[in-house]
Amino acid sequence: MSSFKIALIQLAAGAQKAANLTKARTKVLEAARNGANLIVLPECFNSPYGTQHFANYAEEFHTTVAGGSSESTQALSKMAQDAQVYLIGGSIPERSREGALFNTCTVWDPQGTLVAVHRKIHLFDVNFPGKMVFKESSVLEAGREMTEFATPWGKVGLGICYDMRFPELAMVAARRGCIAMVYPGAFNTTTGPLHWELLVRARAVDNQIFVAACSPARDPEAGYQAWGHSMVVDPYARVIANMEEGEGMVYADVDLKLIEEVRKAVPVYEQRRFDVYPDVAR
Ligand SMILES: NC(=O)CC(=O)C(=O)O
Repeated sequence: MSSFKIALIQLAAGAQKAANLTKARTKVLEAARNGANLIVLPECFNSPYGTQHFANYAEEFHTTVAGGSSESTQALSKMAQDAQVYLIGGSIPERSREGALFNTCTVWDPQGTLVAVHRKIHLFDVNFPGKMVFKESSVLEAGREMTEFATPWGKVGLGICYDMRFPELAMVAARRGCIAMVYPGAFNTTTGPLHWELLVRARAVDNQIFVAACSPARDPEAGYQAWGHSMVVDPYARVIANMEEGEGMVYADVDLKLIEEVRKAVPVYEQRRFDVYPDVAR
């Protein structure tokens, strides 16, 4: 199968978890009716985003239980099954059995089975004096593993938001054969205009793969002002679908022939000089 349709759902999450889950379900079913095969929700789609919120919204779930074992994972499993799609469930605050908190993405197949779990590896600790300070590591633990999952179209790699800033993750995933990287991500009105599109396109051009980044919508009342601008970029680093900051959805046809085409035209995969920079060799 050489193409599929991806949908990014840009939602604003409010304080009510149940309402956030209902809204996500409505949009996932709508995207599926419109022909999407792989649907992506944003980072922290079931809760507001912020260090003060993670513990209140965190859920413990078992990664081996088909159908999900917590409120949000059960809802995600059912969404995927009812919509008959692959569903990348943005991220949710997770509490491990030992009590540690993680920012975690779950992925569901069309049978509603959990096929991947990615815990955000690089925590968002930044300091823009006078503008914004954020320290996810004050409450969250960092994930320790790269994550990819199989689809009928090829392997897809996962990262969450700040993970996008680390080219190594996408580079290794692409070298392992991933056709796309997907990042649920909540940049903000300080870092978004500076780096969001630049990073999405950079990960695509470096690796000659598709890259999709799915943001929460901006809620003017929220403590954290999400950047929005969810987008899909092709292996030439062309933006093939994008939106502004409000709630909505974008679709893109992912034509896998483009990967082969760009790799023939610009064969960097065969031209790398690991003899010159052995530090980054396989
Ligand atoms: N919220 C994040 O994890 C990352 C972010 O906003 C940024 O890198 O900028």
